Amino acid sequence: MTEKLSDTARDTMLAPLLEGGWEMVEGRDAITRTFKFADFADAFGFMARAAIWAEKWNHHPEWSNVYNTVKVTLTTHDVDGLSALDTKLARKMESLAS
Ligand SMILES: C[C@H](O)[C@H](O)[C@H]1CNC2=NC(N)=NC(=O)C2=N1
Repeated sequence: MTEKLSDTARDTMLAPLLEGGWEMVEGRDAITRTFKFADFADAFGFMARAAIWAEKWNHHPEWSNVYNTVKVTLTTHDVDGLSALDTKLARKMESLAS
């Protein structure tokens, strides 16, 4: 069962992401990050790899792509806020983009 992140989990799981380049979305319990790549092929390759994990975990990003840029927003629609699935997918995206 997915639950909203507790205050403790926000300290342990969310804070490192916010220190590492993710930001809270104004007015929403959601995080966002813009990833830049060398070109469209790299950006789309990242999206393809991330999509496989998103589908495996049944947890899907809100995202957009323009050429070499992918803007990602993560939140859990089922709980109307951030859950551990968002921090898990954010960490996966970090490793896929690096
Ligand atoms: C029915 C299905 O399990 C749900 O709609 C899943 C699909 N992907 C999802 N993705 C995200 N980001 N949040 C959700 O709550 C969510 N729920």
